[in-house]
Amino acid sequence: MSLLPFDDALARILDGVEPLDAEEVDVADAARRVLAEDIHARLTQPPFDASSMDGFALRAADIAEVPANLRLIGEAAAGHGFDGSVGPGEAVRIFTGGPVPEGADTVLMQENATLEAETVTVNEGADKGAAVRPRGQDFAEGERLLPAGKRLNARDVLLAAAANHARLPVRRKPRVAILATGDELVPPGETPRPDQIISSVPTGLSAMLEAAGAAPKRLGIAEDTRESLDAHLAEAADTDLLLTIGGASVGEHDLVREALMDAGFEIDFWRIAMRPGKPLMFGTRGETRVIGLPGNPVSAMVCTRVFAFPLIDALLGADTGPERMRQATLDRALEGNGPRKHYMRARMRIDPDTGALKVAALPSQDSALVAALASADCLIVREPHAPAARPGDKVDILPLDF
Ligand SMILES: Nc1nc2c(c(=O)[nH]1)N[C@H]1C(S)=C(S)[C@@H](COP(=O)(O)OP(=O)(O)OC[C@H]3O[C@@H](n4cnc5c(N)ncnc54)[C@H](O)[C@@H]3O)O[C@H]1N2
Ligand code: MOO
Repeated sequence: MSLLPFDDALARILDGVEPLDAEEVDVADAARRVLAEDIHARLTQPPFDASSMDGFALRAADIAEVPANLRLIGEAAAGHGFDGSVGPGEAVRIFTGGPVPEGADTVLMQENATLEAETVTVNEGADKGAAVRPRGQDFAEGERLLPAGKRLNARDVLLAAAANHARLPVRRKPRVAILATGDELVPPGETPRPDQIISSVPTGLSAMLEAAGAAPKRLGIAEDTRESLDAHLAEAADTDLLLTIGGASVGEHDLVREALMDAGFEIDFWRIAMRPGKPLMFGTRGETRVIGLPGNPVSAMVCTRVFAFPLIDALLGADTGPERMRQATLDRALEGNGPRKHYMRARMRIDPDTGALKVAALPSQDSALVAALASADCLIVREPHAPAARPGDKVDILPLDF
């Protein structure tokens, strides 16, 4: 049986994917969303030469020699500018954020002067322009501040708000339906029969999909009958991506593929050269894509990370580029790899002596072990037929970001 290589599988999943429509959201709700258009500054910041200190606005030439006495002629505070102009021998009391008045070119911090009645006695000099933030120092009106495709973080929404954007154009969240399948499954919180287990995967997938910027919807658990599968699949009509869990392997209960085809999906591929994740399936129905995930929880989560995340990024028009792989030094030997690309659960550490990033695979790589997955913090990525590796050898790792 020939298995599709990993890169081919990913390329086929991403083939022809276009970004979804844009929608406008309040800037306060825009964090973690992906920008649909470039964002330009709607004003100049700061809009005026602004003081960065509490002190006195004055002309640097007047304090070239100290001590010097200046005449106080007014006050400028944040939100309350001084209307007049500062002439030779004059000073204006100024506060942090206040507009530097016309004629003044410098702010002297108040610790370096004394004020008595209307007389400011300057005891220490200041360079011309000191404590003045020039107009436009942060950004200028019309300047491009954030590029389309950027996944916005808290600093980005701060910047957009500062540039006077109350709403931002972002991509609609991809709708992702999650369907568990199997007579052995009951939802968390219920009492399983002796031959049943808890359906944990939809919970994990929902959390990771939400963090990836999608809108997950759980369709419940379908029993291993065509009737039940068909009924549940009917609820996946209006989705961008359907993730089925389990029933993808070769057992006689593995009806999912058949049900998907009868529901109008064209199956593109089934079974890939990857571990965990060999029985992965992919298909399309119009603009809806389906990824049939293997039922083992680790397989389902890892396949979602390496296939569904790039697809979601493409639907969001997010500029992510290739996986941000890192390199680490092996702490523990690895056997030669088989014919499938292997994503091994592993833990990283910083070597306290050298500062080097070290990594060790967990002892068991069974794709059913959820406690081991939770204790891992990265995946060692091994290409098919990679030779045995010794402690000290370098390997690629993918830090777990879900
Ligand atoms: N003869 C063969 N048997 C198997 C093969 C094979 O190539 N030949 N592949 C194995 C591999 S690899 C995997 S992975 C599994 C995948 O099988 P399925 O995708 O058909 O998944 P199921 O059999 O339905 O379930 C596997 C395992 O996962 C549990 N499961 C399923 N759904 C959930 C859920 N929502 N939450 C938690 N756990 C779930 C299920 O109870 C099974 O224990 O097939 C191997 N077999
Ligand atoms: O490939 Mo299965 O997904 O190893 O456990």
